[in-house]
Amino acid sequence: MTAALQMTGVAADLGGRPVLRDVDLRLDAGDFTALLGPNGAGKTTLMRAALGLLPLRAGTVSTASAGYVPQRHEFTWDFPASVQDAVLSGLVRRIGLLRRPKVAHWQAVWAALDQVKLGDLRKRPVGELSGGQRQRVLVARALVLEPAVLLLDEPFTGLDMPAQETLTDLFTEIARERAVLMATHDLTAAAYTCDRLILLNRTVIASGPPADLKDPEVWMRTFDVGPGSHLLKALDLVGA
Ligand SMILES: Nc1ncnc2c1ncn2[C@@H]1O[C@H](COP(=O)(O)OP(=O)(O)OP(=O)(O)O)[C@@H](O)[C@H]1O
Repeated sequence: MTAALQMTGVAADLGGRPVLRDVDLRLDAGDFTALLGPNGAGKTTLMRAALGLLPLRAGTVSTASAGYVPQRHEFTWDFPASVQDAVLSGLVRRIGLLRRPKVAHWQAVWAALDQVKLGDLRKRPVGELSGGQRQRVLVARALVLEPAVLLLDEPFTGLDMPAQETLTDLFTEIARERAVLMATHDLTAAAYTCDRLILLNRTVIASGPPADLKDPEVWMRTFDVGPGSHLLKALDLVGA
């Protein structure tokens, strides 16, 4: 089976400083994978490299297509667009900036909105949506391209528990037919809900199903913490 995303020996720099080195990973359709690591570990950089937005110093990235949901603060919400216009903006490159969308483009937009369960709100101005609904608009905007892999950069930031749960169910559903990679700081939720975890700190320290990542040492190395860390207790990796 062709991987939805494969990175081999990837190294990338930012501002002349090395950020990623020797990154090897493979994502397949059917897997909901969490990308875990401390601030500055390179999670966003890895996603940008997967999207081809960053020159690689070494290695290769191969994907049929990737969709990206950026951290929410990177998106401007105070413009008077409707929900369906915001989703259509995900197709701009395919349609061409000055061309009019065709019926097939709108049908793809409505299908994506149905998938994130916002079909009823498609004419609503985006400024009137809740935080959780806005996040679902961004997911639809990425899904409209029918990507092989969906990349989610900290999708739960600033959202309440019910909104997080709705999104988690949605991501689980999307991962039935695509690969989903989610950068998150919520380690316990990731360990509970994701099929696989990738522990990243400039390189992949460990990866696999949560049940296979019980060695406290790999978590300590990833997060630069000692054996007394609350992190290990929260993950139930040290004896009580
Ligand atoms: N434009 C830039 N120029 C130089 N260094 C940068 C630039 N952008 C990010 N960095 C550095 O690259 C490293 C990786 O950043 P990145 O945003 O990928 O980490 P992250 O794992 O997503 O972090 P966080 O959890 O805080 O979002 C950090 O040390 C950061 O300071």
